[in-house]
Formats: sequence, structure tokens, C-alpha cells
Amino acid sequence: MKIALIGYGKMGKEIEKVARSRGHEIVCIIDINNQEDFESEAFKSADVAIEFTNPMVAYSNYMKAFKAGVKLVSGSTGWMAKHGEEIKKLCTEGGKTLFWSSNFSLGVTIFSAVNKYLAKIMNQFPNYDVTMSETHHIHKLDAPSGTAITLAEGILQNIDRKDKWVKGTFAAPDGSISGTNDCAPNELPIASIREGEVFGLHTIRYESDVDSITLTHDAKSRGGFVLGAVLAAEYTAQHEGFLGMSDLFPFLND
Ligand SMILES: NC(=O)C1=CN([C@@H]2O[C@H](COP(=O)(O)OP(=O)(O)OC[C@H]3O[C@@H](n4cnc5c(N)ncnc54)[C@H](OP(=O)(O)O)[C@@H]3O)[C@@H](O)[C@H]2O)C=CC1
Ligand SMILES: O=C(O)C1=N[C@H](C(=O)O)C[C@H](O)C1
Repeated sequence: MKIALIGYGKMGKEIEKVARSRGHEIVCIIDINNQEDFESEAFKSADVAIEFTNPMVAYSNYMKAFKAGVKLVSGSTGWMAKHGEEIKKLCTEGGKTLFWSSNFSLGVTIFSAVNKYLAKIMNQFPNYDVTMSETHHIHKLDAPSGTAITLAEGILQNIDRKDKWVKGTFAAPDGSISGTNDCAPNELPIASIREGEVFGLHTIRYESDVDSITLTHDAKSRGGFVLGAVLAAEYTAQHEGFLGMSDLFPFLND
């Protein structure tokens, strides 16, 4: 399959290696300095373009790829709140194709399914309150992470007493990070921590007066995101519309 890359940073470079190892051809690499290549024959020849850039430029990259008639896979986060509805409509009604996920790793896809199931159970147990935290490397531009927002949406859809997520603070057990979650009962706080080169650590914590239940996903490298993005590209070459991990792994749907 012919793949174009949009964004040649930490993710773009690792995706190039894995895509080549799976027998795909990289026909074009677009970074910040060669935007004119969106018009090139090489870019237009791609079966799929894989986009990993940043929250500020993702939307305009999607528009350029759509104009060139190239299907997209993207993992860029932080753009959904502003442009999500428009992009979804372009895909569901306008003939464009985007496979987007806030997290392409199989582990987080499983974690998300468990999160929704646990939230359904916790809807019946109002003595537990729920909080979330996410930790990422210091280069990350958006907070909360896209994954944390997706996980929060899974909780809000299933727990009637919660109807919005808010940015929270974090009190570590050893007291190293100060602050407490000070929010209304209908709010779900998400604390964001930026530390070293952490690949992605997400924790959901339910707490009652007598105990706590925590679910954690800890990425050991970018390997899971990278393989998931290439698998999504292979799927997208054969499908159309607004696609996501629930299309790739339908057996995880509820
Ligand atoms: N969904 C998922 O599974 C995952 C999502 N992500 C998300 O993916 C995004 C990228 O992550 P990561 O690779 O770590 O980030 P990097 O900053 O390492 O890479 C982004 C690259 O995009 C380049 N870039 C900037 N503007 C443009 C533009 N207009 N067109 C093309 N390229 C551009 C940057 O160039 P320059 O440095 O010169 O600005 C940089 O090389 C982030 O939003 C992150 O949150 C990350 C990992 C997994
Ligand atoms: O910026 C990152 O690195 C990551 N971003 C995604 C997010 O915002 O959830 C996914 C992953 O956690 C790594």
C-alpha cells in the first residue's frame, strides 16, 4: 500500500519504520517546511495519509488532504472541541474519510471498554466518587490528553450523577504534588501532569469512605500507538467515512 506521512516528528518517524517493515511504500513525507507537497502527484498517489502533528495545524492538514482526495488516518489530539462536528459531517455526509483515535494502542482500546463497563456498574453505587489523572512527557502541547477526554466521555455517558469533566489538580500519595480535587458533585476532574519523557499514563480512580478501585494504563513506549496507526491505515484503505477503533475492533463495542 502507498502511504503518505503528514508530520515527521516522534510518531511520524516511528510509523515510517513500522509501515516499511509491513511492506508498505512511503510515497511522500510532509512536514512544516514542504506544505506545497499536498499538491504533488506523489501525495495524491497515496492510498492513505497518516497525520500526527499538533492541535493547531491538524484541521488545516485534514482540509488539504481532503482537497487532494486522499484518505486520512490521524492521531493528532486537541482539535476535536473546535472542529470535531464539522470534520465528522464532512466524513459522514461529504464523502471524505478520516480514521481518528485519541489513542491507537490496543491496550487503551481494551482499557476504554473496561472503563465503560465499570462506569455502568458504578452508576448503581453513588457512594463512590470518580477522578482521573494523566501523565505525559513535558513536550506535550494539549491538556488534558485526548485519551483522558475520551475516557471521561465514556464515564459521563454511563454515570448519571456526572455530566461534565473539568481540569483538576492532583494530590500524590507521597505528597510530592500538592492540590486537591475541589469540584461540584456533577463534575469529573482530570488532573494533568507533565514529567520527563513519560509516553502516556492514564488512571481512573473510584473512591468511597472505605476503599478505592483504580484502573491504570501505562504505555511502555510509543510502539502500541504506532502499530495501531498502521493497522488503522490498512483498514482505512478499504473503508470510508468517519472511522475509529470501534470499527477496527467491533467485538469491543457494547
Ligand atoms: N492518537 C495516538 O495514539 C497518539 C497521538 N499523539 C498525538 O499526535 C500528535 C503528534 O505527536 P508527536 O509525533 O509526539 O509530536 P512531535 O512534535 O514529535 O511531531 C509533530 C511533527 O509535526 C510537525 N508539524 C508541525 N506543523 C506541521 C504542519 N503544518 N504540517 C506538517 N507537519 C507539521 C512538527 O514539526 P516542528 O517540530 O518543526 O514543529 C513535528 O515534526 C500530538 O497531537 C499527540 O498528542 C501522539 C502519540 C499517540
Ligand atoms: O502526546 C502524546 O505523546 C500522546 N498523546 C495522545 C493523547 O493526547 O492522549 C495519546 C498518547 O497518550 C500519547
